[in-house]
Amino acid sequence: MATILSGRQVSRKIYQEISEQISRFGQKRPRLVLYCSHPDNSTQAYMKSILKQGEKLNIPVQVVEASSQPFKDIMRFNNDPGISGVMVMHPLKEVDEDMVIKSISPLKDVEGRGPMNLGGVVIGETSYAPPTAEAVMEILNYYNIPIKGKDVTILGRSTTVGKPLAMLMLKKGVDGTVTVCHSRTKNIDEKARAADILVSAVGKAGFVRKSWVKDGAVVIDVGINFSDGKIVGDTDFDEVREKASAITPVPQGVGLVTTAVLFKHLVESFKRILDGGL
Ligand SMILES: NC(=O)C1=CN([C@@H]2O[C@H](COP(=O)(O)OP(=O)(O)OC[C@H]3O[C@@H](n4cnc5c(N)ncnc54)[C@H](OP(=O)(O)O)[C@@H]3O)[C@@H](O)[C@H]2O)C=CC1
Ligand SMILES: Nc1nc(=O)c2c([nH]1)NC[C@@H]1CN(c3ccc(C(=O)N[C@@H](CCC(=O)O)C(=O)O)cc3)C=[N+]21
Repeated sequence: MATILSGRQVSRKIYQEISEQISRFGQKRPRLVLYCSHPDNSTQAYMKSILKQGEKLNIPVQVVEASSQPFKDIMRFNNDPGISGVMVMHPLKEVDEDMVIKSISPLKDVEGRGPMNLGGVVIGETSYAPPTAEAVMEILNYYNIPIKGKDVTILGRSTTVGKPLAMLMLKKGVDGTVTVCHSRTKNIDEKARAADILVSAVGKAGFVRKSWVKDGAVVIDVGINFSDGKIVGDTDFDEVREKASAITPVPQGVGLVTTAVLFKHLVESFKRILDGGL
């Protein structure tokens, strides 16, 4: 039976560090903008988590619906020194998401989705990596799960999860051997079964079943899906946990850590803008 890799303790550790930083800011606070257009269920759940956490940390979070002129919206955020972070909620329906992301100032791109920050992730330098990808690394690190020389299979190739996570796993010194799968991948079950560490970020409940998991594998479930009004991941949790050596739950798993990493980036951005001026 697998060990449950709860995200709770990992996120608590990150929030402690954030609180220490914030206590040095006096009355000053970073402000975060969540930019959205017709958010789906999982995006709404994330926004709710961020708003709740913002209240706990006494950090203002502002939800802005995309107007008919999205570039003007983003320029306004870029030029406002009171705003430390801009997050474009994915998927951004009816608006060209890639173009909008490119126009965020790299300093305020706390999700590391623009070309500057993503480029940094490819080179292997410290910059804002997408929080979900970073959260997966934080969890493995916290629970001392080795990656060096391991076969890692990632299901999903989005810019917020699969692709950047592949880069973080490949980084020299981390040294995973990575396979990234997507909707056109052939024999995906075989690729999943080959993994020592299997990460699923597809967005389909029950996608990863027991027969896809190697005995003793570590399973990281990034998926956030809704089934009968409840939040579930991509894995058939009760079945998979019999085969895996360790598994993240949903909820209380990667999602909690993602939110914590996002606030960590926001606080870093605030410090950079204070130090460097804008
Ligand atoms: N826990 C957390 O912190 C976070 C959770 N999420 C959740 O993770 C999931 C994925 O999110 P995100 O990456 O944004 O989603 P996207 O929809 O952007 O990407 C989904 C990926 O899954 C692939 N995929 C879809 N269907 C299949 C299939 N049948 N077989 C193989 N691959 C498939 C897609 O392939 P293709 O590219 O070919 O279309 C795509 O690469 C969602 O449930 C989301 O809510 C997301 C971010 C953070
Ligand atoms: N630009 C962008 N970046 C994202 O990272 C992103 C996104 N868009 N769009 C939607 C998906 C989904 N997602 C979630 C993350 C955490 C929880 C979360 O906090 N879940 C809690 C439970 C929350 C609850 O109980 O409501 C948990 O996992 O324990 C939910 C959903 C991020 N995503």
